[in-house]
Amino acid sequence: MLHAPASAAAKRRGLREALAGPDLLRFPGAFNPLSARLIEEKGFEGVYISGAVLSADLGLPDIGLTTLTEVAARSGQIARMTNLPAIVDADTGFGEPMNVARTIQVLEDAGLAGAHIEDQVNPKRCGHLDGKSVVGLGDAVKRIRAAADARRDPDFLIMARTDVRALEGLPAAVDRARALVDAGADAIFPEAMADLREFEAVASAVEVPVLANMTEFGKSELFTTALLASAGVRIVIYPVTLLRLAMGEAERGLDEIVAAGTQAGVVPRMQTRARLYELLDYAAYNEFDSEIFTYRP
Ligand SMILES: C[C@](O)(C(=O)O)[C@H](CC(=O)O)C(=O)O
Ligand SMILES: [Mg+2]
Repeated sequence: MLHAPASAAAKRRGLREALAGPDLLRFPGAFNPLSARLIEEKGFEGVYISGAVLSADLGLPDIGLTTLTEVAARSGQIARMTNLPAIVDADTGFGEPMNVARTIQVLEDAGLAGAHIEDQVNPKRCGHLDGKSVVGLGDAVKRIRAAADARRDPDFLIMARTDVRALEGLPAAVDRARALVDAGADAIFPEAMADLREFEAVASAVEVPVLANMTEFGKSELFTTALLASAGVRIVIYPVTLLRLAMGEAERGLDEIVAAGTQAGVVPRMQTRARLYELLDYAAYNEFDSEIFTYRP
């Protein structure tokens, strides 16, 4: 009730332990705190909080317009509603290395289990679009070193994302991944890999876990968890999947009202009131105060 019982420290520790184990960890992107509860209930290992979703939620494109305050507030709301570890997309870290340091501390305070910082130049863009630019290796390393030095909980996961593959090719991405690990990254997010072999090349080049971004309509094929695991990938994210599904249904529902003059035809596809209340743990609130739940179906 009110929040998930697991503490941030316990979630971070749990993530570290899971990463030390053999299994691939699956992190669907939660588009709000409620969807994080659904992800937990369905048995996933973690919750991802996407910058693309967070921007889209505000009606904005994913080009670095969101602020640290907005990202920390929303990701904190999501993290506190789940017992799963939540990893947030911290884009370029919101400024210079000192800003990156502050970003990490604010996200720690917000209860996140980890964050990724990327090497794009601002204004950044979706990693699967063309026309990106990245900062030089020296600046990318400074961001990660600042992030790693800033954290107070050693279990907070600092993930380095590199977007260099699309610009300079796989060997450059492998070299950069190695340098970012030396700078203190606990995990590597190689963005826009062309195929499974590329994931494999990065995973075998570094000692730390590698993440695969299975975003739809992007540059990477949508590989199964079995294939990703066989390539040595340790974490998979489905960053925008739930938002795309929900928005797809929202659009079809609105079309139905326009066409039929009622939403009755799409009611069978909806989450029911009872299921929503179950997910909210409405019953627990009722135990706290029996006057709250006055609805009878
Ligand atoms: C992972 C990502 O950074 C995100 O913000 O979710 C995006 C996803 C997307 O736009 O599809 C990305 O840059 O890949
Ligand atoms: Mg992003």
